[in-house]
Amino acid sequence: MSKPVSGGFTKTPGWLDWYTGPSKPSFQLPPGAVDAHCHVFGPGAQFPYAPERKYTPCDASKEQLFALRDHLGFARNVIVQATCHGADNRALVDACLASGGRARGVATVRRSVSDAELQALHAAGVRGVRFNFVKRLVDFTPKEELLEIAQRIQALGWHVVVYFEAADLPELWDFFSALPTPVVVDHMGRPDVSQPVDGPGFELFLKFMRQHPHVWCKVSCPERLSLAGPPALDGQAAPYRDVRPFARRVVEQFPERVLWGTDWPHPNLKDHMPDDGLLVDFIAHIAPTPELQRKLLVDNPMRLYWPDE
Ligand SMILES: O=C(O)/C=C(\CC(=O)C(=O)O)C(=O)O
Repeated sequence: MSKPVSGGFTKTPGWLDWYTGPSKPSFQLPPGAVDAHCHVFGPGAQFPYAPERKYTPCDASKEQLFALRDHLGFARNVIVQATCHGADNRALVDACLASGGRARGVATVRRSVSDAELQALHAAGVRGVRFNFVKRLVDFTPKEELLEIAQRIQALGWHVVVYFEAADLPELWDFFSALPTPVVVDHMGRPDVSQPVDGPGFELFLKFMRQHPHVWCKVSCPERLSLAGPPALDGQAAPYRDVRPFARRVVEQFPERVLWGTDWPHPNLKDHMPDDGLLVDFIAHIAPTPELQRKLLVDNPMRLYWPDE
């Protein structure tokens, strides 16, 4: 049965609901592991979806996120503002506050945000802002506005999370280079995994990371990037083989600057919805040693989101 969307909203046709009843991962997460990319959606009746959104998801509440965290064996979450909530961070803030310190947030703010609002976000656990450049998800925001926001949040010790398509990296390169904070790239900058891992496309991204020590990378979302599958469903325990070499290369070359997240509840997927337990099993293939796993899942996210613990 289709999952609900409350508050009188209608879910975008064709987009799948998140997977109910995920398996227990066979990969053993290290103690203190952080799911560093996930979302909460609504519920729409309590936290309405933004008028400017490009899609309407099914509801995915904080209680459901925390249940998944416990089921998979994560200790903490980093909840990232998705575009369906625009710059209204209330659902995100509510989830962070309810987490008892076990969730941090990455918000979306406009240039008009006040200092008091930024302070309130910080008190709730927000430690970054997200700039989204994926054209199917957002309307264009001028770069000088984004730079102004970055300069203001720098004072709070926050960072900038960026989401873009690989083809847009050359145009965004100078802007990212000039950002005064750490820059965290979502989903490896969305490489075309039909191309060789040592081909010019991905090499450009690796060069970008090599040249910019302030750039971090989420080696996340194989389910979005994979062209070959098989999907993490129905007990298929070795999913997304075509994405593995890309993620593994980033983990091995930049072990101190990588993060991993489930991306639950996986907005905008039409093809299949992964079993999050099997998605966790993917980690063993991209971070093959206990040391790499500890950096990816514990040390790095703790340094960025809970530096005092
Ligand atoms: O969940 C993600 O990270 C990826 C998304 C959605 C998104 O980023 C958003 O709506 O803000 C996507 O590729 O559609």
